Amino acid sequence: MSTIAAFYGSKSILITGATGFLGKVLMEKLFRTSPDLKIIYVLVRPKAGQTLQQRVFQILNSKLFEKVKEICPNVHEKIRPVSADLNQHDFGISKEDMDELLSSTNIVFHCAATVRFDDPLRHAVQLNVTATQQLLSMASQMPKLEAFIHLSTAFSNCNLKHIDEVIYPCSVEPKKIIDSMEWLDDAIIDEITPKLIGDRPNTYTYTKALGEIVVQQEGANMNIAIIRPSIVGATWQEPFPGWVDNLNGPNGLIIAAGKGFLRAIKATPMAIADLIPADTVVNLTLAAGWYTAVHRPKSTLIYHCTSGNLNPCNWLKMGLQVLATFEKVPFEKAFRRPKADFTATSFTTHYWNAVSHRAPAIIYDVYLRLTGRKPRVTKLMNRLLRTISMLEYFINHSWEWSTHNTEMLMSMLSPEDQRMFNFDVRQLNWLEYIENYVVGVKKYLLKEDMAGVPEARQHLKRLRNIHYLFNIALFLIIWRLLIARWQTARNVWFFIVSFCSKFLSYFRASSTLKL
Ligand SMILES: CCCCCCCCCCCCCCCCCCCCCCCC(=O)SCCNC(=O)CCNC(=O)[C@H](O)C(C)(C)COP(=O)(O)OP(=O)(O)OC[C@H]1O[C@@H](n2cnc3c(N)ncnc32)[C@H](O)[C@@H]1OP(=O)(O)O
Ligand SMILES: NC(=O)C1=CN([C@@H]2O[C@H](COP(=O)(O)OP(=O)(O)OC[C@H]3O[C@@H](n4cnc5c(N)ncnc54)[C@H](OP(=O)(O)O)[C@@H]3O)[C@@H](O)[C@H]2O)C=CC1
Repeated sequence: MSTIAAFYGSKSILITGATGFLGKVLMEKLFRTSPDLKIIYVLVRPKAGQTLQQRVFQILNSKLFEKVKEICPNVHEKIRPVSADLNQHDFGISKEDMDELLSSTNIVFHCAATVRFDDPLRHAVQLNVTATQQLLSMASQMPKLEAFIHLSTAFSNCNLKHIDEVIYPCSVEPKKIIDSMEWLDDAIIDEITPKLIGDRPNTYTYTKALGEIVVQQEGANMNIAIIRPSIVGATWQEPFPGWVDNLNGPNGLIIAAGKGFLRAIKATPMAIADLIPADTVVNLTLAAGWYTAVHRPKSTLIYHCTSGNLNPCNWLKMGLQVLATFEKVPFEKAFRRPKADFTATSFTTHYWNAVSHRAPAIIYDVYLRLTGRKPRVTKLMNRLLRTISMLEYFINHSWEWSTHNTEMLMSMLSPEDQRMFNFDVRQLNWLEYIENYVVGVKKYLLKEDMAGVPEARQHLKRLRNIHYLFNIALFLIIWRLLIARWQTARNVWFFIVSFCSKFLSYFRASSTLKL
């Protein structure tokens, strides 16, 4: 019997960010491995015209939860959506709900965050720092609380090269930042943002670092652990390989490359692609929750959930395998054939952006306009280039994360738990994982049927023929123009023609002699 599964069996669990990518995988695993758990409270806000109940219902009825519904048929009764907006004071939770949460909760998993890289500092601070502080204040009033697990990111200290499992100080105290957000106006905040984030690339990594300091300061008397995952990718094994549901991280770029929009990207091919599967993160998170509650370590432990130092894969290997999978399982209705390359300098990146990204988009939009349709590709391309500019930092740097706590935790698990809550990334076969990832993007994100693969291949063949025809036509036009305007081009042309005709006559003469 799994010790960890048994531990969660009798618990009341509170999850923030349960509607997010990691939150869903976390809930799924909890219900599947501990179907007799008491209840999971999820803090959810209504969104996109859906009530919180409808949102939770939709998640429980998704493919991700198919196994759960077999193992735990009454899953609907074990989940309690609580109306909460983390941007509001006390999260806007009603008095009755708050009383129930405070009196019943045993374990808190804090996954909610804004993960946008371009969020204004005020909003990122509100969600990633102030809301964390408020949640800790709530947790401090929970008499039955056994563990509080905070999801941070391995990139919270991406301004350093070597990162240990410790909390690093920031130049300005989080409390001062929180206070200043209350009285500074937006224009001033925008002005001081670059100074505050310093050598970090965005407000996300900066506010996640502040969030960790808040956890350390406010949670001193609680059993707390911090999980720092690197780039979270599709699931590796559970509940099935390749599950993914948003455009974050590599996902959007895989789509852009597979559909033929992304043709070149500035990257350091030998830099480590520190991806980590979502189910690995969830297994470590659950193991850390158990360890924190049962073993009560004296200080807050930080766990690096990364792959680079135990089983490294570089961007070149990853990129080549992504492209190889497109050959096997192409995406439907591609704009161009998938064929991408890494560029090394800003100059070559600008060149390829102009030639391979902007120019085809403009030409296609002209074609759309001429055929009476609305041009849309240039806008899409501009958005893609903006996204790439935001992600480039992470594919052109390498980090070393130490993983002593994570390895210690692994050694504390029984063989049964090591199997059931596997976070040993050394067992990951990258080529197989990346192939499943790309297929998962096709199936679960693009909602493309595998039955459409032969037609997708035909489409790519047509695109190849169009590409050849286009190149020949372009060559002939340019050459014709050169001959018309430039004497040297004419001389070269006559030289080639006379050389070819001499060669042909020689060939003809020698074949006649042989006869
Ligand atoms: C030699 C071989 C070469 C081979 C090359 C082959 C290339 C193959 C690919 C290789 C992959 C390389 C991958 C590198 C990836 C590196 C990633 C590094 C990530 C570091 C992670 C740090 C880890 C973390 O801790 S945080 C989690 C990660 N967070 C993010 O990723 C957020 C990043 N995103 C943003 O900040 C923003 O989205 C931004 C700024 C990039 C873009 O903002 P913008 O306002 O322009 O767009 P959006 O409004 O966000 O969305 C546009 C559009 O998409 C729709 N959309 C967005 N999200 C979703 C969703 N979840 N589901 C469905 N649709 C979504 C959105 O609605 C918009 O659509 P509209 O119709 O226009 O409304
Ligand atoms: N994905 C990744 O690559 C990585 C993620 N992480 C960390 O893991 C955690 C989970 O990330 P991930 O699942 O990918 O993120 P998602 O963006 O998928 O999910 C974010 C969650 O936070 C919730 N949320 C945001 N704002 C509010 C609000 N005002 N009130 C209530 N809920 C809110 C969202 O709810 P709603 O659905 O209503 O918007 C959603 O459930 C985060 O802390 C992130 O920093 C760390 C490293 C990498």
